[in-house]
Amino acid sequence: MSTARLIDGKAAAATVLAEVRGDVDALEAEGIEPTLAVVLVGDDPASHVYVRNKVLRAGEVGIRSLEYRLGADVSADELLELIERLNADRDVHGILVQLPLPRHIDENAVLEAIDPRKDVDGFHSENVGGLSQGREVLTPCTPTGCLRLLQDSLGDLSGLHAVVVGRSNIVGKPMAALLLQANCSVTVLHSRSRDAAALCRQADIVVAAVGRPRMIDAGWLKPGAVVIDVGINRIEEDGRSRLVGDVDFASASALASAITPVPGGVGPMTIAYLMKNTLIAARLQHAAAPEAVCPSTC
Ligand SMILES: Nc1nc(=O)c2c([nH]1)NC[C@@H]1CN(c3ccc(C(=O)N[C@@H](CCC(=O)O)C(=O)O)cc3)C=[N+]21
Ligand SMILES: [Mg+2]
Repeated sequence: MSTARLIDGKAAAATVLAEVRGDVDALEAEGIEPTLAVVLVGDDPASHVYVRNKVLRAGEVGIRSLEYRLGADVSADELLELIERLNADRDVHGILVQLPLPRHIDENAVLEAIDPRKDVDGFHSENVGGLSQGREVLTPCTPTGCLRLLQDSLGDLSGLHAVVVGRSNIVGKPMAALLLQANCSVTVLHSRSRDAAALCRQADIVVAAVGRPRMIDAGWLKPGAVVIDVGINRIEEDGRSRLVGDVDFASASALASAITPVPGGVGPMTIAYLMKNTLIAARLQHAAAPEAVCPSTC
């Protein structure tokens, strides 16, 4: 029985981060210091770990990061005021509000308040719409990282059938849009899909983003499929806590031609693309200079 090639997300992330490092140096030579503001509300331990990793990674590639920690009981108005301040601050290029937010805060209202040009998560409706229209906009880090892993593995994706399992705004929907943009035939499966496994078995590419541990096994795969596992599920097993994906790795790797592990697959790429987006955002803000071309009458 054959075994799938492992897609090394850490190595791929290192490559992306090296590209970013070069871009940082180029911007600094122009007197611009790329800066990412990270906003963390409340005391969810997992969120603290993620934010710490983002700040560490930023430091490694020379991106300045600013951390804002707000208490779980902060009002929506206070959070929106902070975002307004960061929007207006010309020295801040990227704004990331770590999700999830406490229940009393309307997440969508907060994401919509971020200047779309500083929206390094790509969650603002203007960027969502732009992606859907095929415009060059900031795109969500996780699916953009997945697309890069796929292109590194397969080259041109044109004509391939990609199945995305999951339809979240953060991963599934933007993943489908990016794959369509890359000329795939795209199928999106979700909890109401009939015969999901049978549809998935037609896929050349499977992206699993459902949040259910080990849901996708060999029974969902065509031999030779390339499998990207976005899931990060912490489960108790044999008396200890471990991270597993949405894909049953042992089962799937017997049939797939290539597969991402968890951890060490998509996760590191998500952070690498956050850094890349911060650079894109910095370029966007310094390229435009609308006041130079637009008279006061416009
Ligand atoms: N506004 C916003 N944007 C986000 O992009 C965002 C967010 N909120 N909230 C939480 C999720 C989660 N997320 C991860 C990033 C990296 C890893 C990662 O590097 N994972 C490592 C393992 C980490 C571990 O050991 O726990 C890996 O897969 O190898 C995981 C998860 C970004 N998120
Ligand atoms: Mg993201």
